[in-house]
Amino acid sequence: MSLYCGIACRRKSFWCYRLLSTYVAKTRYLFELKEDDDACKKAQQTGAFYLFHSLAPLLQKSEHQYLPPQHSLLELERLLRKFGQDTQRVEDSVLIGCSEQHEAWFALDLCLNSSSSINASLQKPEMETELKGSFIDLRKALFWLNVKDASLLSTAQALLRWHDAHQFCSRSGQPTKKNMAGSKRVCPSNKIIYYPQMAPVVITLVSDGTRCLLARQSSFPKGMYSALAGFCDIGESLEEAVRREVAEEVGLEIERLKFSASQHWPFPNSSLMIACHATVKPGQTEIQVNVRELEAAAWFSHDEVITALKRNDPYTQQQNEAFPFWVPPKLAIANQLIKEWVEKSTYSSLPA
Ligand SMILES: NC(=O)C1=CN([C@@H]2O[C@H](COP(=O)(O)OP(=O)(O)OC[C@H]3O[C@@H](n4cnc5c(N)ncnc54)[C@H](O)[C@@H]3O)[C@@H](O)[C@H]2O)C=CC1
Ligand SMILES: [Mg+2]
Repeated sequence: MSLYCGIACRRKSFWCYRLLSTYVAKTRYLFELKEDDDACKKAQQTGAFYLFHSLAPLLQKSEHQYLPPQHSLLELERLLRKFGQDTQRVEDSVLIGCSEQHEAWFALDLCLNSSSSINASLQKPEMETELKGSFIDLRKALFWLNVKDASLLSTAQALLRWHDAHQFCSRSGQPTKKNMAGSKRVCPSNKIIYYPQMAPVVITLVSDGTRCLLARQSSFPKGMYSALAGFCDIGESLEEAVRREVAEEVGLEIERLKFSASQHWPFPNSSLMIACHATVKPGQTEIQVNVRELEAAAWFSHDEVITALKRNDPYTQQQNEAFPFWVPPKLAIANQLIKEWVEKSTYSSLPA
């Protein structure tokens, strides 16, 4: 295809965006920015930046919702100077997406990777005042953000965290260098390329036909129960991982399994959550909790689950001494699994 895009965008390009559907043009544009440092640097000039501090996104409260503000490159450079940081820090930013009009979106953490001699963490309150917002822990923010912003900020946090944790080559010990978009890091001495990684995790809502099985780890917020989750082991298929995790954590054997959906989950490191529904063998419902993994597990009725789904924002509710039974927020795939189970009433119709 032509090297120059021509009328549509008047810039050098790998292909003619005019001939592509909006979605395909967007994915091709992002691909180009990941591959071509110069194109990515150019995109920063007209792009928008989302700001983080120690992996907490900057949010502004407007009416009844929280929104992540966008900053232009010029605004960002002004802010960096004001915060005593080098404007070169823009190069620490990572590409996280773009609009349909090809406005590229980037994320920058004002505290991590800081080469400035000033301890940026000391400046957080001053930064928040200047930025007219607050840096809010992403786990909490997920209760208040819309789906689009939550997904964008989750990607941004995961990528920023990955870069922060992969500054050095594990073979040579030398500092690695990120490409402009942040889609990889390269060791200058041996040319090894490191790509951001996600760990596959299976999450399964087990049902006995009338009840569903939910569990909690001691690290969960008080009162919260979720579906059974676990990292896939090397060499396992998804089916084997689900079967093993359910047996390992609650001592039950699953009979039927049905894939539901998947989700990127940024906590504590990037995971690809693969969500399934499963049923147990008839009459074999006695839970044996593996206390090394779980604090508690129990069968819950439809009515109990419906009540739990209605409890919004337990971070506010927990001020009233007792912690009622609640489930992960609507943006977590566990919530989606639980809702599906409630809506379908029973998964006895699962294929054998
Ligand atoms: N988005 C959602 O709806 C939900 C997401 N999750 C996520 O699922 C993930 C896995 O759930 P868990 O029950 O904690 O897993 P798990 O049942 O596999 O237990 C965690 C343990 O597995 C071991 N492990 C094996 N591979 C690991 C890896 N790649 N990274 C870290 N630990 C590894 C460690 O010893 C760790 O302590 C958690 O990170 C959690 O954030 C859990 C529930 C709901
Ligand atoms: Mg687990």
